[in-house]
Amino acid sequence: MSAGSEFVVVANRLPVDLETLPDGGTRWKRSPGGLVTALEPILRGNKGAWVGWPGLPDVDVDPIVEDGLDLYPVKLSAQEVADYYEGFSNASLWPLYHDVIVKPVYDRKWWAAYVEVNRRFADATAKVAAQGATVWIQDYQLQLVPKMLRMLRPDLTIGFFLHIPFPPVELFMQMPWRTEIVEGLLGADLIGFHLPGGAQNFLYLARRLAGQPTSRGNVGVRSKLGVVQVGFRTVRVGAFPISIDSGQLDELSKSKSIRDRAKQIRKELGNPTNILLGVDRLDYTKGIDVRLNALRELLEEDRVDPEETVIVQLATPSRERVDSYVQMRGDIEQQVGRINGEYGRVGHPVVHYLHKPVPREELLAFFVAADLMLVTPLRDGMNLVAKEYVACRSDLGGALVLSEFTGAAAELRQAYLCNPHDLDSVKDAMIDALTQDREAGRRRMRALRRQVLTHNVDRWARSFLTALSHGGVAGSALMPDEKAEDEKG
Ligand SMILES: Nc1nc2c(ncn2[C@@H]2O[C@H](COP(=O)(O)OP(=O)(O)O)[C@@H](O)[C@H]2O)c(=O)[nH]1
Ligand SMILES: O=P(O)(O)OC[C@H]1O[C@H](O[C@H]2O[C@H](CO)[C@@H](O)[C@H](O)[C@H]2O)[C@H](O)[C@@H](O)[C@@H]1O
Repeated sequence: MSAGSEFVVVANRLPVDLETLPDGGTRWKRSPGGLVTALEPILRGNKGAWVGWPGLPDVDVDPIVEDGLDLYPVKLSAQEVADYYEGFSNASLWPLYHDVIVKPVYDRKWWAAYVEVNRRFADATAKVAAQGATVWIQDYQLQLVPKMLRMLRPDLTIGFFLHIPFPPVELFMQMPWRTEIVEGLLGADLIGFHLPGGAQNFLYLARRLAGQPTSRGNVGVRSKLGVVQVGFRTVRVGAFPISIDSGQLDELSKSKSIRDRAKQIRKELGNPTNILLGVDRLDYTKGIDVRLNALRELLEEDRVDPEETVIVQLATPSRERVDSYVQMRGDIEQQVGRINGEYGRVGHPVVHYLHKPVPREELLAFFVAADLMLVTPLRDGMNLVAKEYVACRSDLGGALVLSEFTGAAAELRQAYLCNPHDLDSVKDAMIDALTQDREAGRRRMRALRRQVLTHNVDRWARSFLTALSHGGVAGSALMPDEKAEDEKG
């Protein structure tokens, strides 16, 4: 092996999935989800390495060098996928960190697998990172890796970013292994969250559970970092809202092929006045049920005309062996059937529902075609779909209904914001958006686009990595180039 990689991303998934073909062979396929969408271009630009799981159990895959991006697969057994990924990550941590929308399950066997797999990721990373390299660990599946890796390789600069919300103390205290998790994260030099609220929650828990002194002032956005003193080490804590490659989406969505496909989609849907759109992993946090209920009530109340309105719900399959996901799929498909049964006609359903991923270009054409984008999660770390829709609307058309409980709502203030726990609020936001004055709608979209186009994924990564490389700054750090922005609020 060479001297190792100078920049290493560590994430549960590799940016490609190994998938089994009907003939028993395997092939690489792009992984779903916002994390991959966000990080891949940055890594390729930096000739980095990525340590992650290839997406299938029990497969031995050699490291891959692909377009200047080295991929180091971490092998997981079928039992580990069940216990570490489906179990502890997605049936304990995921619901706990998303406001216990479903009840988290705590299982000692799952925790043991989580510790074991985190150790394997730490070992793999320690082997590929060059002396003094920068390592950026991603997300809730790997919260113990910062401490484990620091013990193996004290020479490394270690960053950690959490892509999902970090919960309030009252909820986090449920976690039987709460102190281990906080101490695991404190192995990093910089811990990033999407929002200042998550950073504040963490600072409080670092004091309470790990007994470490912390700063007490407010954390800002890309500025005013919080500080935890861990012995002689200073761990910094900040808010770095993630974004998308907005310039690229803006360009792509203007292409003739996507514009044409958008027109064709409208025609295929029967040229309705209003195309409503939802795009999500099929996850109970996303509030797919909320928007379907809101639409059903609006149809019931004659506030929406089924002859003029269709909704397209693209639902990517996700975590299909976790109980709560199986149950939710059944519930949503029942809702779809009920709306179509009551308000559709033969050859003219109101809800067009797909439970499969669609190709990227097709997705962009749907964004361009949709008059109303419905993003209604009960809780979401960021929600990149909301930003993607805005980036695709260079025509200044369309409108975005956005849940206040997404990270994106902190930035996309000109969306039609709603409370997904209050169905009337969702219905009113939908009606306001559907009946908006054309000029007012264009003004809103222009403002949304200004935000999304000036805050892209590159800026996210740069702001995090700049803060990470400014290690050793004692006390609350304020990065000079972000100071003015922070003061504007
Ligand atoms: N190509 C494709 N991308 C999808 C599909 N469904 C969702 N995505 C992408 O997956 C990402 C979802 O990110 P986000 O909204 O932050 O939610 P997350 O699923 O919780 O990470 C976005 O980049 C979407 O465009 C699909 O059917 N096809
Ligand atoms: O890997 P999966 O279990 O298939 O799940 C896909 C990803 O979902 C989560 O995405 C989060 O990250 C997005 C980007 O920061 C953010 O916009 C969204 O709100 C989050 O839900 C998860 O955090 C990733 O680790 C998963 O890979």
